[in-house]
Amino acid sequence: MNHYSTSSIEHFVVSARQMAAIEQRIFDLGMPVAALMEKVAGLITQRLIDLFKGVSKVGIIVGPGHNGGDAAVVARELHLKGYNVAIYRPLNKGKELTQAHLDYVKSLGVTITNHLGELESCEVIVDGLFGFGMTRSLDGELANAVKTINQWSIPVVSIDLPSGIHTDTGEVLGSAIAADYTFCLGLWKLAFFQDTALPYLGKPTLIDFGIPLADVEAVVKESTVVKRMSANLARSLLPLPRPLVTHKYKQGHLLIIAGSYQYAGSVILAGLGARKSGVGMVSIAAPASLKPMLVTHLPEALIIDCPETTEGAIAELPSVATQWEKYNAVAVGPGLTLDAQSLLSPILDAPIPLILDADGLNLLAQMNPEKTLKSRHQTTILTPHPGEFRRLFPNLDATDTITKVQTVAKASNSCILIKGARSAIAGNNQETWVIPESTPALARGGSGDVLTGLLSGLVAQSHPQKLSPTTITAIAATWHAQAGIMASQQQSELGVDAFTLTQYLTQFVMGNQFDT
Ligand SMILES: NC(=O)C1=CN([C@@H]2O[C@H](COP(=O)(O)OP(=O)(O)OC[C@H]3O[C@@H](n4cnc5c(N)ncnc54)[C@H](O)[C@@H]3O)[C@@H](O)[C@H]2O)[C@@H](O)CC1
Ligand SMILES: [K+]
Repeated sequence: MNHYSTSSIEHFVVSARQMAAIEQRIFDLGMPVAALMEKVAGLITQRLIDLFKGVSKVGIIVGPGHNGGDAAVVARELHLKGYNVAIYRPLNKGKELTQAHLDYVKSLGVTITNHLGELESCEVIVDGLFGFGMTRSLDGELANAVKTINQWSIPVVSIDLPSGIHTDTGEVLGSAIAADYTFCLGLWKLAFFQDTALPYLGKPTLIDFGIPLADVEAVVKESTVVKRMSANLARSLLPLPRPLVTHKYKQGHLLIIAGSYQYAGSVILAGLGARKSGVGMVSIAAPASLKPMLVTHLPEALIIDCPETTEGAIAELPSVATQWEKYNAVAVGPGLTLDAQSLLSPILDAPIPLILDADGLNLLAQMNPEKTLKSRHQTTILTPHPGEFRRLFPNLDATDTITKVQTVAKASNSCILIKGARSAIAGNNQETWVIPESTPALARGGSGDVLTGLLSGLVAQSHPQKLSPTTITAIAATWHAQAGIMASQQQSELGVDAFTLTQYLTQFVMGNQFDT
């Protein structure tokens, strides 16, 4: 572990297998299964009551496993508190504890039906069909029931996960409940950070029911841990500490190699992102004709004029741009175009951290990426969006983002960030981070260039590195996403152009209204 603390329950993200092992450990140490279910269901009940004031009729879907058991206890508690409760139980079989709860709830006079229609008059539906024990696809009657519930306009709260969502990959197994709220139990599951699951999760919150950290750490070893870079955690690590006595070159010197006549603005946006990272010095190698414009927008940067191709791309790098000892990191890519073909090979030999984005990645895609990356002796960070990722690794046999980054990071000895609604990052040491929030407002030209600059500026500063490149990348991705969220809250989604985004970066570090 690094010097910062990720040792709190909310920073762990587990697979179904890990969750089951943690649960088993707790049971083996003596916690009765029924007692734990009682505790969890009590917390779920209270959260439901707080969330839905004024509601009187609640429909509860009870599945065969312990997810259904939780739901049956919630049904009992709501009934005892005076709510009008109806239980829909589509499958007759069930685990012993679930069956026991159902028998008791029935004895209290609660309706248990296998006719979904009886829930249509409810004001809220609680989905306890399946949790992390779901293994097979939904089909037939069950799939039809899920589709019907999704068509109703009744708010749905899913217990643990929306039923039908794969706990690890976030895939829809046949069909899935589209929840309005999901109460994730105990520890965050991987599915919450997979783009495919997002339309089904509604508003996800964690119900912390007091799993001891020691039980989590006993199961989730450092090599397999997936961590969640919350806004608070990122903010606690920013700005990167500066000694009282220092000078600009001690605060990191970043070289950005970017731009073309066609994509002139991308260099400015990367430069502005780097500016906000607090890096000591920025040098920019760009086509010579862009210099007057760059000086206007980034007066603090050193501009290295590069000879141009007839199309206005960088034709070659002047020697000052390859004197690597001058720099602490080099960022390559925004707006280069594929005309800058010969550029990448010499840069790949740079004995300093290299950050590749955009056309830097597209150029790499033409040169056997895995082998090329493996031969580098210094940190390499790739920041593709899913399209760039596919071009780089077209034959990868993995469906979900988290597995993709982990697989490629290992095979290429690099750090990979796949950008999306939920971004994931893995390093060659298998350190993995997920980013819990973002905004579709960031899906706009230039937003990636800002991230490249921001990330590269952080990497240049963190030399000699106290934080791993993977952690730094996670911090940058969260910082970028949170600035986008802040900008969209204050300016609407329409206001989050890339330039405006750069103006919110400092605000995120200073602000305290985002407590996630
Ligand atoms: N992890 C924990 O510490 C706790 C877990 N609890 C609850 O327990 C849940 C996990 O319980 P389970 O392991 O019983 O799993 P589930 O409740 O998710 O259900 C698994 C059951 O469904 C069956 N099944 C799976 N796919 C099916 C399909 N497509 N069609 C029909 N049947 C199918 C399985 O054979 C199994 O019997 C959690 O999601 C959570 O709600 C809580 O009760 C208490 C604490
Ligand atoms: K569920």
